[in-house]
Amino acid sequence: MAADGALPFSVTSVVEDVLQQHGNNSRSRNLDLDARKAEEAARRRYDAAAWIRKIVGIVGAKCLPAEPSEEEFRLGLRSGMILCNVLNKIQPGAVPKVVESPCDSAITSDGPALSAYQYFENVRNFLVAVQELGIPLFEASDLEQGGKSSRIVNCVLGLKSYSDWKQEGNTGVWKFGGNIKSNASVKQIVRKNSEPFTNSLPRSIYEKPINGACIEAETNKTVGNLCLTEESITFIENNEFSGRYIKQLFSLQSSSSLSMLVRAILTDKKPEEVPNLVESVLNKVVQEFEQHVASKIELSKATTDDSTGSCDNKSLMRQTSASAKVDQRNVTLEKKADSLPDEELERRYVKHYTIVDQQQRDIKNLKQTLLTTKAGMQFMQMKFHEEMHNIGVHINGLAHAASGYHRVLEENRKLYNQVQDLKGSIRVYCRVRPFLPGQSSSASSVDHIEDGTITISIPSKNGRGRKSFNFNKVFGSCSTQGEVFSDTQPLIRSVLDGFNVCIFAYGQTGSGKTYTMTGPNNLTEQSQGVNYRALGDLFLLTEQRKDIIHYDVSVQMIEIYNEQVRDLLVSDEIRSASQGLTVPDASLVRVASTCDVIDLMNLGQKNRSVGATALNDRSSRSHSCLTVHVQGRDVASGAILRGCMHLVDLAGSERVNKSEVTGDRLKRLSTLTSLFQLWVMLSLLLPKRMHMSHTVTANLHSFFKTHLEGKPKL
Ligand SMILES: Nc1ncnc2c1ncn2[C@@H]1O[C@H](COP(=O)(O)OP(=O)(O)OP(=O)(O)O)[C@@H](O)[C@H]1O
Repeated sequence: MAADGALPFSVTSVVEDVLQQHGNNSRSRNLDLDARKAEEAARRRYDAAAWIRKIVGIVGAKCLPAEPSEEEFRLGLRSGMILCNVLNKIQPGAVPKVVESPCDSAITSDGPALSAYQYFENVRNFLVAVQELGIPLFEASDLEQGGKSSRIVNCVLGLKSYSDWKQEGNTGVWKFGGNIKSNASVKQIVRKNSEPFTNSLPRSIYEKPINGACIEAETNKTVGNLCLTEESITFIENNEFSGRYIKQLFSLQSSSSLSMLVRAILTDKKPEEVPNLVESVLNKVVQEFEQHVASKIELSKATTDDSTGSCDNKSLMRQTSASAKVDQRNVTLEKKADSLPDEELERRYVKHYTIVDQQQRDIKNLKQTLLTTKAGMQFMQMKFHEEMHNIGVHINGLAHAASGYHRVLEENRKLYNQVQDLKGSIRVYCRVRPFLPGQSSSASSVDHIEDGTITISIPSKNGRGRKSFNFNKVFGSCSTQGEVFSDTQPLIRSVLDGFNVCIFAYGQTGSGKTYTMTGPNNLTEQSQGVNYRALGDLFLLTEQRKDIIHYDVSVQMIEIYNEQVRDLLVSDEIRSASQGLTVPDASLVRVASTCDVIDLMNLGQKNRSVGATALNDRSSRSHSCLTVHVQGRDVASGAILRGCMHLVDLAGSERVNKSEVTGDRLKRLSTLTSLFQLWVMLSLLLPKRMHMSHTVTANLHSFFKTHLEGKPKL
């Protein structure tokens, strides 16, 4: 027995030795006792099984036979399901969630072990709940290995007692043993009153209530009734008490076991079979032992009262039990308590209790923090979903607005071009060049200018005559480059909207065509001509629209000279080797800014054929054309827009005799520079086109044909 180890001598061996000396066969006695214990254990097991089947029904307890063997009992309860259901029947909600598992697999002894989840969920939950009720516990491992079913039985019977106690209408705190009434399930060991020896044995102190202890002795008047003592002992065995309580309870066990042992052995003995000597020895041993135990209990009582004050003994034992689970090292230390003085034990116990108490408070705080954190997380999740929902709504709104914006943009584009068309798809402006330095202003033939009308004084036989000409607008000699461009500017936007635009400069040599289209030699920001300003606007608009439409801009520059079309953006070698080219083959150079275009224009100007004339040392005898190709891709829809702008500087249209050009050059001038040619070109744009056989006209025709078809603006 465990208690023997805690005592300075082995009580059992003393008794057996005494009995052996008197010819008793201790072996047969032990066997008899073992059989009786086995019988008692089986009967308790049957009681436990019957009670379970009664509580959960035969179906609910189908895994548990009515009279199970120890193994059947263990396997039937192995899944923990029945135990949880039983507990929930007598204490609803004690185990909130019971993991269901197939019964058959649970009762197959050689079958696969239950899953860890089932094992720990059910059995652990059951044990936790049972511990709360103060019912004797067993180890979870008891269900996994044989030979430990007695603890499970005790637990079940403890539950039964608790159930009975509740059914009697009791409330408050249930104390194991303290509320139990003896019943038929507890076998009483009754000795014969006639036997002198047992009469003379001192009555066990544990058959009296122990004041302040959670285990109370049964006060049944039946002599030798060990019911409560045995349950108490079992309770002690099944719980992990430590230190002082372990010793105290082991002492109880030893003492009661000693009484039981002695009584059991001597029950059927006749007085003459027990010599006086043996009787006195046994009396002495029992007395000594009980005194020893009594002193231990007194000591522990005093310690308990001092250290815990109002603390309930039961809760103290529970806390001690909990502390043993929490800190195994402390248990080990307690086992060494024998060798320590009481003050030291007391100090250690208080310290241990304080630590456990602190740990319990910490755990409580942690649980609270966990709950708070969980609540915080749930709140944040909720807010997150709300925010996501709001963002989704906003994105939908934006998408809707964006599609509306594109519709409006398209509408605006159409309306804008309609306005441009209403202004006239072909517009003609007149600009009067100021007198050059050294020229007399009195020689001006301009009589007056009024809006779109210019009146010219014409010398005639009858004095000075007048003749008026109408234009879209007439710019006087004081007009600036900016004013001239302002009327052309709206057309630049049309190019980006996918329309073709052509800007011509037509006039006599030295009338200011190049000045208007490009600017003077010393170019400044103010003196920049239409070409530069148009390109500047073009790139400005592409930059402003880049989030909506992505534009690619490319440039071509050609010259029509001496019946040939030449590419001005290729090197001199290529130009000189070429005998002319068709316009689609002209170099198309991609540009990204106005500067790129200006560089190309400079190259083109350098390559352009220039011949000095009497009227203008920069006068050219060729037509030059700068073509800007624009391709836009709508970022949202992917739609492609294509437009182009021709900036044309025609050769001078002056009369040949004034230009002092003779011979070959005269011939060229007479064929190239006539108002008739311009009319021919413009006629290409008219519905009723004329077929011209002249070579130059044919070249111009082929050049502008592709670009001026559709809805051009000129
Ligand atoms: N509006 C103006 N203000 C001041 N000077 C001007 C203006 N227009 C032209 N000029 C000057 O007149 C001269 C001739 O102009 P420009 O070269 O532009 O004539 P053009 O018509 O292009 O001649 P060509 O037919 O030979 O090319 C230049 O010196 C130019 O600077």
